[in-house]
Amino acid sequence: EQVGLRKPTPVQEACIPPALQGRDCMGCAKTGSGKTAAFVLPILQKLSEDPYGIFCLVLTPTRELAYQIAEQFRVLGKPLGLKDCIIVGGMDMVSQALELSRKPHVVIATPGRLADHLRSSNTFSLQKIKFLVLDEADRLLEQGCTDFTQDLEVILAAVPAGRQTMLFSATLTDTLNELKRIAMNQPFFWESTSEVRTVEQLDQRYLLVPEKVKDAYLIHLVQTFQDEHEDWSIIIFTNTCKNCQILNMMLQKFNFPSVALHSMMKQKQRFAALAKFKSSIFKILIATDVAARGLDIPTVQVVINHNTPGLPKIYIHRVGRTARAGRHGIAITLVTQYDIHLVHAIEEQIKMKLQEFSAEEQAVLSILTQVNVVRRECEIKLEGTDFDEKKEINKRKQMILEGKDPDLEEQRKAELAKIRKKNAQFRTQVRQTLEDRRQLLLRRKLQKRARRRHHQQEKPKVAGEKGQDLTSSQAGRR
Ligand SMILES: Nc1ncnc2c1ncn2[C@@H]1O[C@H](COP(=O)(O)OP(=O)(O)OP(=O)(O)O)[C@@H](O)[C@H]1O
Repeated sequence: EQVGLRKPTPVQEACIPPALQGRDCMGCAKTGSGKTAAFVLPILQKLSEDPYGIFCLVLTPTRELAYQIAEQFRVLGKPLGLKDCIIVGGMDMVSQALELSRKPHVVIATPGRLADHLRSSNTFSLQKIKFLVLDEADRLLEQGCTDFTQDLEVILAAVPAGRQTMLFSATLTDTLNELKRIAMNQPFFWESTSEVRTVEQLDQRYLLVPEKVKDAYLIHLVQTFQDEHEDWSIIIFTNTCKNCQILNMMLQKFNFPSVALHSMMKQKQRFAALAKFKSSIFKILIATDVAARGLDIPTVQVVINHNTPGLPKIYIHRVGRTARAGRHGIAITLVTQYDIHLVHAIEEQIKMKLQEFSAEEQAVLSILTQVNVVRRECEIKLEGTDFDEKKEINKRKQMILEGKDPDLEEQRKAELAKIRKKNAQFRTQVRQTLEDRRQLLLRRKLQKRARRRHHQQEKPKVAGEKGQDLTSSQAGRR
């Protein structure tokens, strides 16, 4: 009541009772439907009955999400004097180790950093935890650009088999079999019954645009929202860190209050950017998929997909950053001629059609040259910084963390590329030879046929009408 939660949402109503009975729980509910409180509340209830540390471990794929979940634990666990600890990458490891050794009730972590602690220190133990939560569980199990599976193995080996496991996401179903292996204690599976996989209050649109005019459309859309709405805030999703950086520079050149969020930023910058956006100091957040899942910012009314997501699942999470907890929102996806099949795949998954968004083409064309010039300027400015170099360094750091030698890996990559090139050349040669042979055979066949025809024409005709008829009908059959 103090925090204004008066009626449980369907996922809370369905999952809290079995969780309190001690059963493992898998909850698949739409974005913004209160999945976090669905695991935080029963855990706090059980903790209040038998408080000790470390009682619960929550794993989540991004650092920002870890802080957000910790905040929910703090708010709802305040009356219990809850002690929590956040273990994520990009932050000081020594102070984290110290915090872990003080036995907090709840540890909220990203898998990579927690596994690092488990590998390198013996000042804490997860052997007595009662609850293990995997938030965005499908993301933790899939092998995306960040692969958590090895770290998860380390963590699962460190927690007791008798713990209670809770798995949540808006997109659980395609990883269900793997999840069942993690939640084995009379697992209770709940999925919202609605066929459409996105929330009703979300207006989902697409805008078919030529690739080269995409940025101009984006600027036009943002301008329109700024002109038409007093209190507005937008998340723009794009596909790469570099694009994210460039778009942010572009929007700032056009005097829009924007901040970027991507994995090539320092962790402190990431938190600062998010804090500025959350407090509405900056109205526009440009992000990569690092912000696609879980972030709960009630003021977001608009999501713009600058690129069409390659996977329907990513689309569901991205557009789920608006229209949360019963609010309304709009999502506009910029679709180029090359992405139409992706939209069809999305529509098939979410079980509804996106509606076309109409934009004023003339207004877009009038800013096109200016937008393209600004993009080029921003690209040149970024090339002048060490952005690409940093990316390379980050890649090398990651390899070292994975126990690989970056130089050796590069050598291997170069060799692999050479082999691939050779193979491709060989394949082209084989294809060419086969084609030549096919052509040759065809030519021979045609020549043979021509010769035969010629031969038949030369044949002395049988006297009389009958012979003539026979020859012409044979020719016709042939
Ligand atoms: N019972 C409730 N009544 C009203 N609001 C609620 C209730 N439970 C949670 N909320 C609010 O709903 C919002 C969304 O909740 P939450 O972030 O847990 O969604 P989610 O289902 O985890 O979404 P996602 O799939 O995007 O991670 C939060 O701001 C939360 O405070």
